Amino acid sequence: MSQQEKTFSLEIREDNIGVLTMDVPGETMNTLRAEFADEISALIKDIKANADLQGLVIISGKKDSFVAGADITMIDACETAADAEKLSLEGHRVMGELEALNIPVVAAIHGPCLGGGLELALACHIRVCTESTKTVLGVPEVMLGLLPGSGGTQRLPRLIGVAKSLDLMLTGKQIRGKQALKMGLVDDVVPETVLLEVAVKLAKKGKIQRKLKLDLVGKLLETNKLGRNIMFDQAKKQTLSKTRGNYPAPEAILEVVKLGQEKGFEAGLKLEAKRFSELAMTSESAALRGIFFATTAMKKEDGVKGVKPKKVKKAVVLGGGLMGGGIANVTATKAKVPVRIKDIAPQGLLNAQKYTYDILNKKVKRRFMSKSEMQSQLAMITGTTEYTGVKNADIVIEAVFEDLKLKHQMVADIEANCNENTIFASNTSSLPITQIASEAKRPENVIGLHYFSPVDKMPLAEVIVHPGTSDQTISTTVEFARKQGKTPIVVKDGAGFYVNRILAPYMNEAARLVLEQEPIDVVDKALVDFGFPVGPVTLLDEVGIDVGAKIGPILTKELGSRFEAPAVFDKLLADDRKGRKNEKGFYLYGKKAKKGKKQVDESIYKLLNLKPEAKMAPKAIAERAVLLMLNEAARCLDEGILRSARDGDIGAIFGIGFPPFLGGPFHYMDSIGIAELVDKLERHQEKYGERFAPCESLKAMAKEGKKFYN
Ligand SMILES: C[C@H](O)CC(=O)SCCNC(=O)CCNC(=O)[C@H](O)C(C)(C)COP(=O)(O)OP(=O)(O)OC[C@H]1O[C@@H](n2cnc3c(N)ncnc32)[C@H](O)[C@@H]1OP(=O)(O)O
Repeated sequence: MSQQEKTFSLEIREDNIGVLTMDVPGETMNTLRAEFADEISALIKDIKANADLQGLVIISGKKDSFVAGADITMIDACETAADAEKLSLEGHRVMGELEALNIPVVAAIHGPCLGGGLELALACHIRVCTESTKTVLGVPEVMLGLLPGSGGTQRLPRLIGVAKSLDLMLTGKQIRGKQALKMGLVDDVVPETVLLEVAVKLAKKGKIQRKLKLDLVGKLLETNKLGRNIMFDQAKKQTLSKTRGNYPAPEAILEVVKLGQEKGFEAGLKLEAKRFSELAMTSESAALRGIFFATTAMKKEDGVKGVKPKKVKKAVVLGGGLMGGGIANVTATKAKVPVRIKDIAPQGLLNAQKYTYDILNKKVKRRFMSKSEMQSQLAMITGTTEYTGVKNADIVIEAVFEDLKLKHQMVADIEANCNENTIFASNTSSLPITQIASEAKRPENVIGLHYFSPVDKMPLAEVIVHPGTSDQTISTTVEFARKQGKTPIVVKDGAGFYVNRILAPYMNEAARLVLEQEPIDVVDKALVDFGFPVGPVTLLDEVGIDVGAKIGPILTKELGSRFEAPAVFDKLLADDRKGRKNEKGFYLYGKKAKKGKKQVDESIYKLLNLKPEAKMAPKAIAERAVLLMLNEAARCLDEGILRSARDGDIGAIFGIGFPPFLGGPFHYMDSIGIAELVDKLERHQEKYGERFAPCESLKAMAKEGKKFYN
């Protein structure tokens, strides 16, 4: 291997501190690969042989990345559990050799330090990280359906305690330097400019004699077997209530951490490698890894191949409602682009600005953000009731009432008050973009940019293209959405676009099940057990029954009778049931609701003349609703609404929480088998009606034995 191809280089400084720099050639980020093991082992041998060496600092040669974990493609390439177990055991060996060094070893961390990267740092004797926002630490393996497989399940609890470790391992959350210091994960947090200097000083100071610091509850629960049993039982209960048994990794994490606490470090490591290898072979992990690969690929794609996006320097949001406030928020705080909100009423502007104030204020209170940082972000959001200060806007996003006439007026206003290049992006959730653009003087600048509520949390944005939208507009809008922290998917214009189009038949079917006397909470639970974050009836309450009632007829008119909603909306709206927003829907809200308990508003059964009784198996309930979603997703791909099955999977997972462990609707259809799926749809068609008729593309695929993914 030539000098340049090496990942690790060891420099011995004059003060006899060795600096081991990791820099994987040709990659933007450092990741750990099996082939590095021998290279590190050889270096460790050299280090041991050097009697003059006083200490060692491990640092990254990359600009803004320490180590982002084990290389996920390497885990993906494992064909058998034995392959994966070997990876884990090799990791154990190398980390063990590092930890056993007599001289103090310091990890100098700047940039992501995740998964195997953090496990490497844990095997060091001392950790120092930068205070930069680029530095994040965590063990996100659970998001890939895995567990920390390089000793993390054993070293982390011994350093910071079991409860805090379980929180990190079970959620996969990433924390910043100051939080890491507070929890004892690192020993110091410093500015980037002095990282190496401080690390060297720490190495000279010598190893730290550590004693696990626990608070009173920690002492009660973690230092004796009985307490630990209570803690693990509780954690298991909470985990199962979240995963519903659909995700094997969290349970395995609990098992391995517990065993390590009871039977010791070595026994813990042994089980860690075993469970890691088993998890790597599960369909759940394969699906979750697929999501990582898909989203990474999507980060790099231009909205239109070869068309470079223009830089957005100023944005305008029309409408200061909940959506407008959220869009302004991500524009200022994530994209770091100044944004001007235009509303007809000063109160609207205040509400929209308050949206961001409330979010930032929470961060300040938790000390995640300084007051001055908050002030400077708030200063980026200004307001106007006239069209002043909008002339040089690069993009205008409208979030006004769903009314075509009003939208036409907005297009005309922007064409009159902005410049000829200003993009007009509509956040409509139901009106076709072609119709919004129909009276535009510059239809090439008109596009859809559909966000999901709450905007600051939901990761998806649909970028909707009508036949006249220019490539430049598409490319710039896609990049802008990405800067706002969204994963954008480009979809062709059509009623409901993609996400609402697949959601509508699913929600309608849930409503039909309720009308067939299945209890509301039983229907919701069946779909939550299937893997959705909330049930469809709850979702309808959240979205608004009035909103649902509006979208239904538009979809039926444009796409056909299979979208017809059951005749229930008129009765609900006549009874002023809009859902959570007016605290009157399928469930109880406000004063009527018991704290912490979700309860069906039983009066709805009387209103709809129902005598609920659970008759169907939960699996059959879920199947009925989900089959319609799958069939519609296949249609969207066939009609070119979607550019790819991958976009359809990511759109459904990020937009409506389609169960990630199933990999998205297209992945799931492949795993069922297309022929089997068609068969299921036909059986449902016979029993429940034409809306279940499998679409032509699925039938053709079944005949030809095709799949969505190869
Ligand atoms: C045995 C161990 O316990 C098992 C493990 O460690 S499993 C791995 C655990 N680590 C993770 O899950 C982290 C995965 N990575 C990430 O979340 C994000 O990449 C990140 C937060 C580190 C950085 O995000 P961002 O700055 O947006 O950069 P992003 O575009 O995602 O990544 C940059 C490049 O690094 C690659 N990369 C990042 N982490 C990787 C990993 N763990 N494996 C393989 N490639 C990785 C990406 O594929 C991308 O490659 P490309 O430039 O060739 O397309």
